[in-house]
Amino acid sequence: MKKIAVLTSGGDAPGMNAALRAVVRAATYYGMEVYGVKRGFDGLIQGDIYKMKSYSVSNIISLGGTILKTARSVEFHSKEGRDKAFEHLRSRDIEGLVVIGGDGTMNACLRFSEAYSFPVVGIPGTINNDLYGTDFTIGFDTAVNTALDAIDKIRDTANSHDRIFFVEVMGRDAGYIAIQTGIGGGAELVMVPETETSIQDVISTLQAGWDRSKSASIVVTAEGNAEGSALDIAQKVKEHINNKDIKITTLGHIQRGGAPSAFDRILSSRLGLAAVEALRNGNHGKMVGIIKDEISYTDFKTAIETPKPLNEELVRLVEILNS
Ligand SMILES: Nc1ncnc2c1ncn2[C@@H]1O[C@H](COP(=O)(O)OP(=O)(O)O)[C@@H](O)[C@H]1O
Ligand SMILES: O=P(O)(O)OC[C@H]1O[C@](O)(COP(=O)(O)O)[C@@H](O)[C@@H]1O
Repeated sequence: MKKIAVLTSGGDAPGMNAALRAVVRAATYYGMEVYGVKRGFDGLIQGDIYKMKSYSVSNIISLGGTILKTARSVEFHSKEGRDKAFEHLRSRDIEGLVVIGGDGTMNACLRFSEAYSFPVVGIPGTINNDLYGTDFTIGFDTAVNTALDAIDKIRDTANSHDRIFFVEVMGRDAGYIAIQTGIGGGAELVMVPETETSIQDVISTLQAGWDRSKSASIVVTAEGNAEGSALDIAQKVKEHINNKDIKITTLGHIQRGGAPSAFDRILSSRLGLAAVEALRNGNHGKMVGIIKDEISYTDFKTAIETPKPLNEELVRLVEILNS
């Protein structure tokens, strides 16, 4: 394989630049030409493709975001869009594609690689960590550390004022960020999309804490949990508790930005090299990952269709350690 292309897609995640750097450097090492595609699948559809050299990725290992930019492409959902994208690759004699993104992106890779018999390798890049086939996705560790830094600060003010804080972290369908942030931040309770926690459960947990003379409480809520946003939950709790000061913080997109952690830089570098080597070896139609510290390859269908349940031990840990 002499020419490959690389793009970032879906939500950005800290470490995507480190992965891009690894892809470009590894391909260059193996004597391949590398093309960068701007703005995810939108750029592929529009032919926004440029040649990258080793120096194109100088000094980006520590940068958050993605220098290629990313997009949630509506047009790639249509056959016309995907046809155009394929034509741009074909007309440039590009023989393989590396795509860095989350579960939606892996779904797109599956459809595209099957429809055009085109060699594609995926790299899991999402702060959500919700992809089967890898223990960790790029950006998750950094996002957890960012959220944890915020929780530590919130705890200071929560303690000073004897307040209850509901802190919302990202995770539309997955509670990984919430559970790890909750453990690391010593939260009283974590509310995740995967398990149901009723308002009565929230009140009972808070009450049990006050009965043990706790003065401040932090509840971490994942954005996709069944009781709604942190604001919704706080309002419902306020209907039952009127002798406590209740505050809400939504961390939002600060979790997606910033310099990647050491863990994410190393993960990204390993996955970038693995992706290029997979393409070279004809091991495509797969997402690369790391399981138990070993490089793994999971076909796109399995990666997107297999649920990645929360580690029950972590869920139990929150319950036991808040007591
Ligand atoms: N079923 C699909 N068919 C074609 N393209 C898809 C499909 N699902 C997702 N995509 C493309 O992948 C992009 C990224 O997916 P999205 O779910 O937005 O983010 P992520 O990859 O971070 O989960 C979408 O914006 C769309 O362009
Ligand atoms: O920034 P956007 O496009 O509004 O998306 C927000 C969503 O993106 C995420 O940060 C990451 O999700 P994806 O990696 O699946 O794109 C979610 O946790 C959040 O719900």
